[in-house]
Amino acid sequence: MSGVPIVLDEVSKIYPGQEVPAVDRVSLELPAGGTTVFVGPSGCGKTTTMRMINRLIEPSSGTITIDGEDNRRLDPDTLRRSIGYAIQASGLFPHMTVAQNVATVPRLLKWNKKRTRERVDEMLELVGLAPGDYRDRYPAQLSGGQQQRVGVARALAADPPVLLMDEPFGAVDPITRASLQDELLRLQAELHKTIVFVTHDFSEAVKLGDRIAVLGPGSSVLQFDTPEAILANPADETVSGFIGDDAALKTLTLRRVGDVNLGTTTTATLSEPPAEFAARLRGSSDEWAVVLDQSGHPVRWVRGDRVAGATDLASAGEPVSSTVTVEASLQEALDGLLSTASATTVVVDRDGVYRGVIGIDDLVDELRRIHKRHADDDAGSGADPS
Ligand SMILES: Nc1ncnc2c1ncn2[C@@H]1O[C@H](COP(=O)(O)OP(=O)(O)OP(=O)(O)O)[C@@H](O)[C@H]1O
Repeated sequence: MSGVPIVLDEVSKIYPGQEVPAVDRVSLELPAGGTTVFVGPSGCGKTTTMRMINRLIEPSSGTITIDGEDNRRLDPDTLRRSIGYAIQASGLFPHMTVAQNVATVPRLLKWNKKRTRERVDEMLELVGLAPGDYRDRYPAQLSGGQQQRVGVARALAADPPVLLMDEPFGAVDPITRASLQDELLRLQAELHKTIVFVTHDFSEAVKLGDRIAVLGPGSSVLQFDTPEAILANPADETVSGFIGDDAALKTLTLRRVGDVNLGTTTTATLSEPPAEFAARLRGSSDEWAVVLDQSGHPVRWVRGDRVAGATDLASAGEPVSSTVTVEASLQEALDGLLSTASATTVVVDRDGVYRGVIGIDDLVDELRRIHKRHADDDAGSGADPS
Protein backbone atom coordinates (compact mmCIF):
# COMPACT_ATOMS: atom_id res chain seq x y z
CA MET A 1 0.00 0.00 0.00
CA SER A 2 1.46 3.40 -0.88
CA GLY A 3 1.15 6.60 1.12
CA VAL A 4 -1.77 8.78 2.15
CA PRO A 5 -1.77 12.51 3.01
CA ILE A 6 -1.51 13.70 6.62
CA VAL A 7 -2.76 17.14 7.66
CA LEU A 8 -1.99 18.80 10.99
CA ASP A 9 -4.33 21.68 11.74
CA GLU A 10 -3.50 24.01 14.65
CA VAL A 11 -2.20 21.10 16.72
CA SER A 12 -0.93 21.87 20.23
CA LYS A 13 0.44 19.87 23.14
CA ILE A 14 0.74 21.16 26.67
CA TYR A 15 2.24 18.50 28.93
CA PRO A 16 0.61 18.17 32.36
CA GLY A 17 2.07 20.67 34.85
CA GLN A 18 3.75 22.73 32.08
CA GLU A 19 2.83 26.28 31.25
CA VAL A 20 4.56 26.60 27.91
CA PRO A 21 3.19 24.36 25.12
CA ALA A 22 5.73 21.82 23.82
CA VAL A 23 3.94 22.18 20.48
CA ASP A 24 2.08 25.39 19.78
CA ARG A 25 -0.59 25.44 17.06
CA VAL A 26 1.38 23.71 14.34
CA SER A 27 -0.24 23.37 10.91
CA LEU A 28 1.39 21.29 8.18
CA GLU A 29 0.26 19.35 5.12
CA LEU A 30 2.38 16.28 4.54
CA PRO A 31 1.99 15.04 0.97
CA ALA A 32 1.01 11.44 0.23
CA GLY A 33 3.85 9.17 -0.78
CA GLY A 34 6.58 11.67 0.12
CA THR A 35 9.20 11.90 2.85
CA THR A 36 8.82 14.93 5.11
CA VAL A 37 11.70 15.54 7.50
CA PHE A 38 11.23 17.46 10.75
CA VAL A 39 14.52 19.09 11.59
CA GLY A 40 15.23 21.48 14.42
CA PRO A 41 17.13 21.95 17.67
CA SER A 42 16.81 19.64 20.64
CA GLY A 43 13.62 20.18 22.61
CA CYS A 44 11.77 22.09 19.88
CA GLY A 45 8.98 19.51 19.85
CA LYS A 46 9.80 17.30 16.85
CA THR A 47 9.14 13.99 18.62
CA THR A 48 6.00 15.29 20.32
CA THR A 49 4.63 16.45 16.96
CA MET A 50 5.41 13.11 15.32
CA ARG A 51 3.96 11.01 18.13
CA MET A 52 0.67 12.88 18.02
CA ILE A 53 0.19 11.44 14.50
CA ASN A 54 -0.14 7.86 15.84
CA ARG A 55 -1.46 9.09 19.20
CA LEU A 56 1.38 7.77 21.27
CA ILE A 57 0.89 11.30 22.60
CA GLU A 58 -2.62 12.79 22.66
CA PRO A 59 -2.85 16.37 21.36
CA SER A 60 -4.24 19.00 23.74
CA SER A 61 -6.03 20.70 20.86
CA GLY A 62 -6.20 20.78 17.07
CA THR A 63 -6.92 18.11 14.51
CA ILE A 64 -4.79 15.56 12.67
CA THR A 65 -6.28 13.85 9.65
CA ILE A 66 -4.77 10.83 7.92
CA ASP A 67 -6.15 10.24 4.43
CA GLY A 68 -8.93 12.67 5.31
CA GLU A 69 -9.95 10.87 8.50
CA ASP A 70 -9.64 12.49 11.94
CA ASN A 71 -7.20 10.27 13.84
CA ARG A 72 -9.28 10.61 17.04
CA ARG A 73 -12.07 8.62 15.38
CA LEU A 74 -9.95 5.48 15.35
CA ASP A 75 -9.20 3.36 18.38
CA PRO A 76 -5.53 4.16 19.29
CA ASP A 77 -4.39 0.53 19.02
CA THR A 78 -5.92 0.13 15.57
CA LEU A 79 -4.36 3.43 14.55
CA ARG A 80 -0.89 2.40 15.74
CA ARG A 81 -1.06 -0.92 13.92
CA SER A 82 -1.76 0.94 10.70
CA ILE A 83 1.29 3.21 11.09
CA GLY A 84 4.84 1.92 10.97
CA TYR A 85 7.09 3.28 13.70
CA ALA A 86 10.88 3.08 13.86
CA ILE A 87 13.00 4.71 16.57
CA GLN A 88 16.60 5.35 17.55
CA ALA A 89 18.54 2.28 18.67
CA SER A 90 15.91 0.20 16.80
CA GLY A 91 13.70 -0.40 19.89
CA LEU A 92 13.71 -4.15 19.21
CA PHE A 93 12.43 -6.57 21.88
CA PRO A 94 15.66 -8.15 23.17
CA HIS A 95 14.07 -11.46 24.23
CA MET A 96 12.52 -12.08 20.81
CA THR A 97 14.20 -13.34 17.66
CA VAL A 98 14.52 -11.18 14.57
CA ALA A 99 11.57 -13.05 12.99
CA GLN A 100 9.39 -12.56 16.07
CA ASN A 101 10.28 -8.87 16.19
CA VAL A 102 9.42 -8.33 12.53
CA ALA A 103 6.17 -10.30 13.01
CA THR A 104 4.95 -8.06 15.86
CA VAL A 105 2.18 -6.28 13.99
CA PRO A 106 1.19 -9.22 11.72
CA ARG A 107 0.69 -11.28 14.92
CA LEU A 108 -1.48 -8.55 16.46
CA LEU A 109 -3.44 -8.55 13.21
CA LYS A 110 -3.82 -12.35 13.59
CA TRP A 111 -2.23 -13.25 10.28
CA ASN A 112 -1.79 -17.01 9.91
CA LYS A 113 1.64 -18.59 10.39
CA LYS A 114 2.39 -19.15 6.73
CA ARG A 115 1.52 -15.61 5.68
CA THR A 116 3.47 -14.16 8.62
CA ARG A 117 6.55 -16.24 7.90
CA GLU A 118 6.51 -15.33 4.22
CA ARG A 119 6.12 -11.67 5.07
CA VAL A 120 8.99 -11.78 7.60
CA ASP A 121 11.31 -13.28 5.00
CA GLU A 122 10.17 -10.80 2.36
CA MET A 123 10.84 -7.88 4.74
CA LEU A 124 14.28 -9.17 5.73
CA GLU A 125 15.20 -9.51 2.05
CA LEU A 126 13.89 -6.00 1.44
CA VAL A 127 16.23 -4.48 4.06
CA GLY A 128 19.20 -6.52 2.83
CA LEU A 129 19.38 -9.25 5.53
CA ALA A 130 19.42 -12.86 4.28
CA PRO A 131 16.46 -14.48 6.09
CA GLY A 132 18.25 -17.83 6.52
CA ASP A 133 21.11 -16.14 8.36
CA TYR A 134 19.21 -13.64 10.47
CA ARG A 135 15.68 -14.93 11.10
CA ASP A 136 16.52 -16.82 14.30
CA ARG A 137 19.09 -14.48 15.82
CA TYR A 138 18.42 -12.28 18.83
CA PRO A 139 18.97 -8.50 18.61
CA ALA A 140 22.12 -8.73 20.75
CA GLN A 141 23.65 -10.94 18.04
CA LEU A 142 23.40 -8.16 15.43
CA SER A 143 25.45 -5.05 14.71
CA GLY A 144 23.86 -1.64 15.35
CA GLY A 145 23.21 -1.15 11.64
CA GLN A 146 21.61 -4.60 11.31
CA GLN A 147 19.38 -3.86 14.30
CA GLN A 148 18.23 -0.66 12.61
CA ARG A 149 17.46 -2.63 9.44
CA VAL A 150 15.34 -5.05 11.48
CA GLY A 151 13.62 -2.02 13.07
CA VAL A 152 12.73 -0.75 9.59
CA ALA A 153 11.58 -4.25 8.50
CA ARG A 154 9.35 -4.42 11.58
CA ALA A 155 7.88 -0.98 10.87
CA LEU A 156 7.06 -2.03 7.30
CA ALA A 157 5.80 -5.56 8.01
CA ALA A 158 2.06 -4.88 7.86
CA ASP A 159 2.51 -2.67 4.77
CA PRO A 160 1.31 0.51 6.49
CA PRO A 161 0.72 3.58 4.30
CA VAL A 162 2.48 5.79 6.87
CA LEU A 163 5.89 5.35 8.43
CA LEU A 164 7.07 7.46 11.38
CA MET A 165 10.83 7.41 11.92
CA ASP A 166 12.27 9.14 14.99
CA GLU A 167 16.04 9.57 14.54
CA PRO A 168 16.18 5.95 13.44
CA PHE A 169 19.83 6.15 12.41
CA GLY A 170 21.02 8.37 15.27
CA ALA A 171 22.85 5.64 17.17
CA VAL A 172 25.08 4.18 14.43
CA ASP A 173 28.47 5.26 13.09
CA PRO A 174 28.55 7.68 10.10
CA ILE A 175 29.41 5.05 7.48
CA THR A 176 26.63 2.68 8.57
CA ARG A 177 24.28 5.66 8.78
CA ALA A 178 25.06 6.63 5.19
CA SER A 179 24.33 3.11 3.97
CA LEU A 180 21.08 2.90 5.96
CA GLN A 181 20.04 6.23 4.44
CA ASP A 182 20.81 4.83 0.97
CA GLU A 183 18.69 1.77 1.76
CA LEU A 184 15.81 3.94 2.88
CA LEU A 185 15.97 5.96 -0.35
CA ARG A 186 15.96 2.76 -2.36
CA LEU A 187 13.01 1.34 -0.39
CA GLN A 188 11.05 4.55 -0.67
CA ALA A 189 11.60 4.74 -4.45
CA GLU A 190 9.86 1.34 -4.55
CA LEU A 191 7.23 1.74 -1.82
CA HIS A 192 6.10 5.41 -1.88
CA LYS A 193 5.01 5.50 1.75
CA THR A 194 4.17 8.73 3.50
CA ILE A 195 7.24 9.02 5.71
CA VAL A 196 7.71 11.45 8.58
CA PHE A 197 11.34 11.46 9.63
CA VAL A 198 12.76 13.32 12.64
CA THR A 199 16.42 14.32 12.81
CA HIS A 200 18.78 16.90 14.30
CA ASP A 201 21.06 16.60 11.31
CA PHE A 202 20.40 19.01 8.47
CA SER A 203 22.53 17.02 6.00
CA GLU A 204 20.43 13.94 6.72
CA ALA A 205 17.28 16.03 6.16
CA VAL A 206 18.62 17.26 2.82
CA LYS A 207 19.54 13.77 1.72
CA LEU A 208 16.27 12.06 2.68
CA GLY A 209 13.56 14.69 2.49
CA ASP A 210 11.27 15.45 -0.42
CA ARG A 211 10.28 18.28 1.90
CA ILE A 212 11.86 19.63 5.05
CA ALA A 213 9.99 21.33 7.88
CA VAL A 214 12.55 23.42 9.76
CA LEU A 215 11.05 23.73 13.24
CA GLY A 216 11.75 26.28 15.98
CA PRO A 217 10.56 26.44 19.60
CA GLY A 218 7.11 24.93 20.14
CA SER A 219 7.42 23.29 16.70
CA SER A 220 6.84 26.68 15.03
CA VAL A 221 7.35 26.12 11.31
CA LEU A 222 10.27 28.35 10.29
CA GLN A 223 10.29 27.02 6.73
CA PHE A 224 8.56 24.19 4.91
CA ASP A 225 9.87 23.53 1.44
CA THR A 226 12.02 21.29 -0.72
CA PRO A 227 15.66 20.86 0.37
CA GLU A 228 16.84 22.64 -2.74
CA ALA A 229 14.63 25.70 -2.10
CA ILE A 230 15.67 25.91 1.57
CA LEU A 231 19.37 25.69 0.67
CA ALA A 232 18.99 28.30 -2.07
CA ASN A 233 16.73 30.69 -0.11
CA PRO A 234 16.68 30.18 3.65
CA ALA A 235 13.61 31.94 5.11
CA ASP A 236 15.52 33.81 7.81
CA GLU A 237 18.74 33.96 9.80
CA THR A 238 17.72 31.14 12.13
CA VAL A 239 17.28 28.81 9.17
CA SER A 240 20.56 29.99 7.59
CA GLY A 241 22.28 29.38 10.92
CA PHE A 242 20.89 25.89 10.99
CA ILE A 243 22.08 25.12 7.45
CA GLY A 244 25.57 26.33 8.34
CA ASP A 245 28.15 27.90 6.07
CA ASP A 246 28.46 25.16 3.53
CA ALA A 247 25.14 25.41 1.67
CA ALA A 248 26.95 24.79 -1.63
CA LEU A 249 28.49 21.57 -0.37
CA LYS A 250 25.22 20.45 1.20
CA THR A 251 23.68 20.84 -2.24
CA LEU A 252 25.87 17.89 -3.19
CA THR A 253 23.86 15.76 -0.76
CA LEU A 254 20.86 16.34 -3.04
CA ARG A 255 22.43 14.59 -6.00
CA ARG A 256 22.90 10.87 -6.26
CA VAL A 257 26.03 9.34 -7.74
CA GLY A 258 23.69 7.60 -10.20
CA ASP A 259 22.45 11.02 -11.44
CA VAL A 260 25.78 11.97 -13.02
CA ASN A 261 27.55 10.27 -15.90
CA LEU A 262 30.10 7.97 -14.31
CA GLY A 263 33.66 8.18 -15.55
CA THR A 264 35.68 5.17 -16.61
CA THR A 265 39.25 4.24 -15.91
CA THR A 266 41.44 1.33 -16.93
CA THR A 267 40.71 -1.84 -14.97
CA ALA A 268 42.84 -4.93 -14.45
CA THR A 269 42.39 -8.33 -12.84
CA LEU A 270 44.48 -9.57 -9.91
CA SER A 271 46.09 -12.24 -12.08
CA GLU A 272 47.30 -9.94 -14.87
CA PRO A 273 51.13 -9.82 -15.03
CA PRO A 274 52.32 -6.35 -13.93
CA ALA A 275 54.47 -5.77 -17.03
CA GLU A 276 51.58 -6.52 -19.36
CA PHE A 277 49.32 -4.30 -17.33
CA ALA A 278 51.87 -1.43 -17.31
CA ALA A 279 52.13 -1.59 -21.11
CA ARG A 280 48.36 -1.53 -21.44
CA LEU A 281 48.04 1.44 -19.09
CA ARG A 282 50.74 3.37 -21.00
CA GLY A 283 48.64 2.93 -24.13
CA SER A 284 45.65 4.57 -22.43
CA SER A 285 45.23 8.16 -21.25
CA ASP A 286 44.64 7.01 -17.64
CA GLU A 287 47.19 7.63 -14.93
CA TRP A 288 45.51 5.27 -12.47
CA ALA A 289 43.83 1.90 -12.83
CA VAL A 290 41.52 -0.10 -10.59
CA VAL A 291 42.36 -3.75 -9.95
CA LEU A 292 39.31 -6.03 -9.60
CA ASP A 293 39.07 -9.44 -7.92
CA GLN A 294 37.44 -12.50 -9.57
CA SER A 295 33.97 -11.26 -8.58
CA GLY A 296 34.54 -7.81 -10.06
CA HIS A 297 34.99 -6.10 -6.68
CA PRO A 298 37.55 -3.25 -6.74
CA VAL A 299 40.51 -4.07 -4.51
CA ARG A 300 43.46 -1.82 -5.39
CA TRP A 301 44.38 1.47 -7.00
CA VAL A 302 47.52 1.18 -9.10
CA ARG A 303 49.51 3.93 -10.80
CA GLY A 304 51.14 3.11 -14.12
CA ASP A 305 54.60 4.46 -13.27
CA ARG A 306 54.77 2.58 -9.95
CA VAL A 307 53.98 -0.90 -11.15
CA ALA A 308 57.24 -1.77 -12.89
CA GLY A 309 58.91 -3.49 -9.93
CA ALA A 310 55.82 -5.22 -8.55
CA THR A 311 55.65 -9.02 -8.50
CA ASP A 312 51.87 -9.07 -8.83
CA LEU A 313 48.96 -6.64 -8.91
CA ALA A 314 47.61 -7.93 -5.59
CA SER A 315 50.45 -6.16 -3.78
CA ALA A 316 50.92 -3.18 -6.12
CA GLY A 317 49.57 0.27 -5.42
CA GLU A 318 47.23 0.89 -2.52
CA PRO A 319 44.01 -0.69 -1.33
CA VAL A 320 40.67 0.76 -2.43
CA SER A 321 39.68 1.95 1.03
CA SER A 322 36.30 3.43 0.28
CA THR A 323 33.68 2.98 -2.40
CA VAL A 324 30.24 4.50 -2.94
CA THR A 325 27.09 2.99 -4.44
CA VAL A 326 25.03 4.62 -7.16
CA GLU A 327 22.48 5.51 -4.44
CA ALA A 328 25.07 7.44 -2.40
CA SER A 329 25.05 11.23 -2.51
CA LEU A 330 27.71 13.27 -4.28
CA GLN A 331 28.68 14.52 -0.82
CA GLU A 332 29.69 10.98 0.13
CA ALA A 333 31.57 10.64 -3.18
CA LEU A 334 33.42 13.84 -2.26
CA ASP A 335 34.29 12.52 1.22
CA GLY A 336 35.59 9.34 -0.42
CA LEU A 337 37.72 10.97 -3.07
CA LEU A 338 39.32 13.41 -0.63
CA SER A 339 40.93 10.41 1.06
CA THR A 340 42.51 8.92 -2.09
CA ALA A 341 45.70 9.87 -3.89
CA SER A 342 43.88 9.53 -7.22
CA ALA A 343 41.23 12.11 -6.18
CA THR A 344 38.69 9.65 -7.52
CA THR A 345 36.02 7.53 -5.83
CA VAL A 346 35.19 4.05 -7.07
CA VAL A 347 31.49 3.46 -7.68
CA VAL A 348 30.02 0.00 -7.11
CA ASP A 349 26.57 -1.58 -7.38
CA ARG A 350 24.68 -3.06 -4.41
CA ASP A 351 26.77 -6.24 -4.61
CA GLY A 352 30.02 -4.32 -4.49
CA VAL A 353 30.76 -4.89 -8.20
CA TYR A 354 32.72 -2.14 -9.99
CA ARG A 355 30.57 0.27 -12.02
CA GLY A 356 32.84 3.25 -12.74
CA VAL A 357 34.54 6.20 -11.07
CA ILE A 358 33.72 9.73 -10.07
CA GLY A 359 36.45 12.38 -9.93
CA ILE A 360 36.80 15.83 -8.43
CA ASP A 361 36.20 17.45 -11.86
CA ASP A 362 32.84 15.69 -12.15
CA LEU A 363 31.80 17.17 -8.80
CA VAL A 364 33.00 20.67 -9.69
CA ASP A 365 31.04 20.48 -12.97
CA GLU A 366 27.92 19.37 -11.11
CA LEU A 367 28.25 22.25 -8.60
CA ARG A 368 28.61 24.68 -11.50
CA ARG A 369 25.42 23.34 -13.06
CA ILE A 370 23.51 23.66 -9.76
CA HIS A 371 24.71 27.25 -9.25
CA LYS A 372 23.86 28.21 -12.77
CA ARG A 373 20.35 26.84 -12.36
CA HIS A 374 19.81 28.81 -9.15
CA ALA A 375 21.18 31.97 -10.74
CA ASP A 376 18.78 31.47 -13.70
CA ASP A 377 15.86 30.85 -11.28
CA ASP A 378 16.63 34.02 -9.32
CA ALA A 379 16.93 36.10 -12.50
CA GLY A 380 13.66 34.61 -13.80
CA SER A 381 11.68 35.18 -10.60
CA GLY A 382 11.91 38.98 -10.78
CA ALA A 383 12.44 38.95 -7.02
CA ASP A 384 14.26 42.27 -6.99
CA PRO A 385 11.83 45.08 -7.84
CA SER A 386 14.41 47.91 -7.60
N1 LIG B 1 6.36 13.82 29.17
C1 LIG B 1 6.75 15.11 29.20
N2 LIG B 1 6.40 15.92 30.21
C2 LIG B 1 6.76 17.22 30.22
N3 LIG B 1 7.49 17.81 29.25
C3 LIG B 1 7.88 17.04 28.22
C4 LIG B 1 7.53 15.65 28.13
N4 LIG B 1 8.05 15.15 26.99
C5 LIG B 1 8.71 16.18 26.38
N5 LIG B 1 8.60 17.31 27.11
C6 LIG B 1 9.13 18.63 26.78
O1 LIG B 1 8.54 19.05 25.58
C7 LIG B 1 9.50 19.72 24.74
C8 LIG B 1 9.56 19.04 23.37
O2 LIG B 1 10.10 17.73 23.51
P1 LIG B 1 10.35 16.78 22.26
O3 LIG B 1 10.89 15.49 22.78
O4 LIG B 1 9.13 16.75 21.43
O5 LIG B 1 11.47 17.60 21.49
P2 LIG B 1 12.45 17.16 20.32
O6 LIG B 1 12.52 18.32 19.40
O7 LIG B 1 12.00 15.87 19.76
O8 LIG B 1 13.79 16.99 21.11
P3 LIG B 1 15.09 16.05 20.83
O9 LIG B 1 15.58 16.45 19.48
O10 LIG B 1 16.02 16.44 21.94
O11 LIG B 1 14.61 14.63 20.91
C9 LIG B 1 10.81 19.70 25.51
O12 LIG B 1 10.97 20.92 26.14
C10 LIG B 1 10.61 18.58 26.52
O13 LIG B 1 11.35 18.84 27.69
